[in-house]
Amino acid sequence: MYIHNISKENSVLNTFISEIRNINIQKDSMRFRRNIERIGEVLGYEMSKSLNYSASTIETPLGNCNIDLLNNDIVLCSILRAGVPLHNGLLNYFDTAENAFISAYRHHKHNPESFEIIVEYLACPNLENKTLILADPMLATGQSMVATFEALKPFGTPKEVHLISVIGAQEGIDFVESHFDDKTHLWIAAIDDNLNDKGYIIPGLGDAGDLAFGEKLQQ
Ligand SMILES: O=P(O)(O)OC[C@H]1O[C@H](OP(=O)(O)OP(=O)(O)O)[C@H](O)[C@@H]1O
Ligand SMILES: O=c1cc[nH]c(=O)[nH]1
Ligand SMILES: [Mg+2]
Repeated sequence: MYIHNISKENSVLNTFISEIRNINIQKDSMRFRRNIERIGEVLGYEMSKSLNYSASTIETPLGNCNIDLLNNDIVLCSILRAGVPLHNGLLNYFDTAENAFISAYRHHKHNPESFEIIVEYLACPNLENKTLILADPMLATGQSMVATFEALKPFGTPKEVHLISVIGAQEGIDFVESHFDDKTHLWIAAIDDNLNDKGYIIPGLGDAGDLAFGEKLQQ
């Protein structure tokens, strides 16, 4: 897997990441969602450099201009719920992308430390030979990303797969790497060292879905 850790190089992206992590600033849910969206825009821009382009000629009022334009059939798939603002950020840049949505949540069967991933809602176009972008802001254990990709398999084999995430734990990235093809790309804004015993990224930012949309009752 090709891992592109975008915050390795200093940029304004650091400001957006610091704000979603900051215990005070993150309480403003509108700002939290907008920051996740802005990070989606930055990661989408970085990812766009690796896509296919073909020559095109544009007529301006004063002449013709040659320019290479994106030539990919993109399907943008995000994992509900925290994936929604990240999805919006990516869609801001990939105007003609088709879209897929899938739900994945942690079901705590016996105790807070043990859970399984339940995939329920799934709406997806044909993926055959398309460029699949699979987006989820938090890559903790990596189980949601892997379970989601499994559930998408009946919809066709993508030509290429790009995973987009905001914060990942190294353990989860290793898990994902062992389940995806070597040619898969991961575009990620920050990588943290640890997971706690509840599967939360440390230092991370807390619960991304709750910060974006409010607390939910445990099922
Ligand atoms: O890598 P994993 O260990 O699978 O964890 C990551 C998942 O956890 C979060 O969703 P959550 O289950 O909190 O649902 P939510 O988006 O509805 O809050 C996040 O958006 C991922 O989907
Ligand atoms: O740290 C984490 C792990 C899973 N989901 C989150 O929202 N945060
Ligand atoms: Mg989720």
